Amino acid sequence: MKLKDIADLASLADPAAGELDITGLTSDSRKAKHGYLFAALKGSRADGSAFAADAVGRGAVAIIAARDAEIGAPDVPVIRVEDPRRTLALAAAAFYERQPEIMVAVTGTSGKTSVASFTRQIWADAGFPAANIGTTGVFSPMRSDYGSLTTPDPVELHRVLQELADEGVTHAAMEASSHGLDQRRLDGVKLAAGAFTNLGRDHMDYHPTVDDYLAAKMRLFDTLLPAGAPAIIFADDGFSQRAIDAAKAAGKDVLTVGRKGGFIALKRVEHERFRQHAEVKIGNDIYEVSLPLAGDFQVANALVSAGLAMVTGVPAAAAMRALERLRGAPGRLDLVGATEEGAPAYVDYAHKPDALENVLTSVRPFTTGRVIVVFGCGGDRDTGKRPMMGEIATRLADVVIVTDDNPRSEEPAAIRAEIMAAAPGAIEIGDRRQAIRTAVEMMKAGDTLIVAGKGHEEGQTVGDVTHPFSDHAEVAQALKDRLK
Ligand SMILES: CC(=O)N[C@H]1[C@@H](OP(=O)(O)OP(=O)(O)OC[C@H]2O[C@@H](n3ccc(=O)[nH]c3=O)[C@H](O)[C@@H]2O)O[C@H](CO)[C@@H](O)[C@@H]1O[C@H](C)C(=O)N[C@@H](C)C(=O)N[C@H](CCC(=O)O)C(=O)O
Ligand SMILES: Nc1ncnc2c1ncn2[C@@H]1O[C@H](COP(=O)(O)OP(=O)(O)OP(=O)(O)O)[C@@H](O)[C@H]1O
Ligand SMILES: N[C@H](CCC[C@H](N)C(=O)O)C(=O)O
Ligand SMILES: [Mg+2]
Repeated sequence: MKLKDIADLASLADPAAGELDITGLTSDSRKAKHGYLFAALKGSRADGSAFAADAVGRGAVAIIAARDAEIGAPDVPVIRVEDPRRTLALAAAAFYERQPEIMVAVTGTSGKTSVASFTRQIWADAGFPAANIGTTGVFSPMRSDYGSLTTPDPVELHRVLQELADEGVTHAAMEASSHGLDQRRLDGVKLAAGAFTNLGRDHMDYHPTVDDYLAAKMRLFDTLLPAGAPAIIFADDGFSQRAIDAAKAAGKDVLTVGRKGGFIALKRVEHERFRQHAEVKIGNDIYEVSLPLAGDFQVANALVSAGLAMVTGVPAAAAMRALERLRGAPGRLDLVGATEEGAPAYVDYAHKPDALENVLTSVRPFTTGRVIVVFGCGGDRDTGKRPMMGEIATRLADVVIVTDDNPRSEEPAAIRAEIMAAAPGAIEIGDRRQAIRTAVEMMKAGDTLIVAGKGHEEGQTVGDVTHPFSDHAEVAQALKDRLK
């Protein structure tokens, strides 16, 4: 593809550069190859400008850079732009031309993975070849790839979208993380609809204030979604009104779901152990839906997903029927098994205060004995959430075991100490495997165990090394060993 086909070359003096053949794009000089377009991005740790020469040395033939970036005098054309991240994303979208016909994105502090997965399942149920992309990877009729970032970098994202389109996927749901939105990773995705679940504390190490965090999320509505496109907004969150206002101000077709919802109104919910029965009103029709998932928050996620599916071609009745067959996303209030007396053990990805609060509150109604929770906090992430999660666990669970999550570069004992300081009476067991075993061994009839924080993750990162580790496998093994 020619350079002129993927970038605006207004800043270039020599129009002949437009004829350059571009064979790939990257913002990481180490990945540059012959014929590549390199984007020099200012990051959180490094300034990509410093690596322009490296990229050119490896074969890059043109560079995207900020107007004021100091990149020396490389012997290749330099496209100067206001917002290099956005320019890179738009170039990636032009380079990988094809995308599934109908793409939707969901943002919010919690529930993104669940909503993206549920939306895919509802579409699939209605007969559309569908995919979802996010924290747990890429799922489609032809693949189930384990993922790492919630919102992949734009080059990777557009490569995957083209592959999905070429596999015949027509509908795709993706997660829009605040990092992803802020770093323009989704700019260039042709979205048909967007959704908002909720806003709580997260990533306060990255976003200076809550307003800034909300503003990053609202880019989905004010910048990425085309005018008039549907914005499905969960109506019952503390930040719902601000999301509604932002989407309306941006000229979107705001459709609310939930108890206060206008598009899909939740009239009543009854909890059964692993199921919930909901009465839902859509237009003048009432639907009785038996949702095969535990947890109040899953009702919210199901309604947001149904909303997304309904504005992208699924009739209301079909969407409601599909909800009765939903499977939870991997590691989201994921029932691993039960003790011989029927006490359930769940793995859940709650790794932020609101999520932990929700999951512990959700299991209380069907727990006649004790709620036992095992959790820790990741290193190199927002430290402020540690005491908050200690306090929540102590308040809402009967037995609290504080263990390691992914310590990364931090001292594991120091992370635990910050949680323990706010969790009087908690048991501290650093070794996560041992912590899980201890919890499973203490389970009695009527108890519920929640192992929180790592969900679907398949490794534990200590220092720079990721060791194979799965909460699901550990809980399953410990349950099995109880029978010995
Ligand atoms: C803090 C953060 O979000 N960092 C992301 C960001 O990196 P960065 O721009 O800050 O990188 P940097 O290290 O400062 O380097 C600056 C530039 O120099 C380049 N470089 C660097 C070295 C070199 O030799 N050559 C070179 O060209 C880098 O490629 C980069 O372009 O852009 C990169 C490319 O898109 C991302 O891979 C990287 O994600 C890192 C790995 C990460 O851990 N991100 C997490 C925090 C994240 O994004 N999480 C969200 C939310 C999770 C949730 O759902 O809660 C997610 O969407 O997953
Ligand atoms: N709608 C919701 N409201 C509150 N908490 C939720 C909601 N949905 C999920 N959770 C909690 O958050 C955890 C993560 O859910 P999920 O993976 O769907 O969210 P996410 O937004 O994708 O999170 P992440 O940003 O970490 O990828 C769940 O395991 C559950 O504890
Ligand atoms: N996407 C999140 C995942 C956190 C998961 C938790 N297990 C942790 O390591 O803190 C992040 O990178 O901040
Ligand atoms: Mg996610």
